[in-house]
Amino acid sequence: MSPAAVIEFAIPEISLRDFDTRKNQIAADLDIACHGIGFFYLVDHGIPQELIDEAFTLSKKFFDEPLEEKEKYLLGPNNQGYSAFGGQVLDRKRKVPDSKEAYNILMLPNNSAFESPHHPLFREYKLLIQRFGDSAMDVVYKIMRLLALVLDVPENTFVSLFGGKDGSHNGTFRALHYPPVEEEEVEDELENGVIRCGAHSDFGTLTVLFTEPDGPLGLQVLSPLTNKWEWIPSKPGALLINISDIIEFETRGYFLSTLHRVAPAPGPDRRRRRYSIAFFTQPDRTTIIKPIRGSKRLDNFAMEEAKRAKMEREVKKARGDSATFVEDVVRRWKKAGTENIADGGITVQDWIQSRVNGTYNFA
Ligand SMILES: O=C(O)CCC(=O)C(=O)O
Ligand SMILES: [Fe+2]
Repeated sequence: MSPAAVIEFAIPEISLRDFDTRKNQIAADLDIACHGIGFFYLVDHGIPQELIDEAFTLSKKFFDEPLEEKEKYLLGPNNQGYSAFGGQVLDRKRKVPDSKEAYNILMLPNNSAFESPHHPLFREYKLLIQRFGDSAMDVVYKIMRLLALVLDVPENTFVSLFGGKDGSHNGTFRALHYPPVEEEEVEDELENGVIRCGAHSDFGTLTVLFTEPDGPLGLQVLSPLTNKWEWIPSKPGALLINISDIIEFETRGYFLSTLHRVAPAPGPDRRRRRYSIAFFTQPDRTTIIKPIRGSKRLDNFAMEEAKRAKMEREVKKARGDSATFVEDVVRRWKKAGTENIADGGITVQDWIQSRVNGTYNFA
């Protein structure tokens, strides 16, 4: 039996209980989760369930609005507002439009205002969205401090990415709605690869995903352990957190920004509507992101990776394909239109914009 066949896929569960006294233990758990899969459930996170419920109520209210009302706030190159069905093509390989609708709101860290005009419902519930965003950021900052602890670099290494001058790319609140899949559509989805939300990795640093506790199946990750698309069910009381591209880049692939997608669920779940809320975290636009220096853990990893890559290259050469994992990561970054990659660094603005421009078909 090959080793892969005996690896069981499971998303690790991490608890923030007794945070101050269990920091090292939690960091060790995070190391396994973020180096191994890039996704984990977070429990004892401290975000009140009522707040999450209220955000879902607001999201459903918005998606129930007539299409012409929603379309008054269509998402443009600034990545804010309403993205209608088919408006986004996240799967760059297969170029199949997503059958979902979504609404993005960029948060300002000083809570003073939304950056763009928004639908009246979101304006009315601005305080709720801000409270929601603030509590998600609190969790994200805690995780980022622990990730720094794992790497043995200054505790504020990741958090300080958020302290720049511009102060406007702090978090994006994104409400998502996937309507039920029709029976004949399922056949079509399976045959033609139409998917609810195409395979992608997230652009920012960390993403917090909120799903309804009894919500239908939908999310899948391409597991680095089994190399298969694996379902990730909602877990009552747990948030789902994933490493995103900026942290993968900064750690030279040590923490994984794993591909994921939303697929039609098997069985009766496919007839159920799915709502989710993703909270993306992006540093200020002017922040330069570049690989972290001074971490023995990362240097060791890079060295091991280089050795492994060399071997892999030999094997691949024999098979007539020369790209290695590390080369793939670098190639992915370069291909995304990041001409301004200088001294191994790129601004958040250039990175995020290249990803946004690459995944939407703007009218
Ligand atoms: O709706 C979901 O469960 C996932 C959404 C997602 O991955 C995204 O918007 O980046
Ligand atoms: Fe995502």
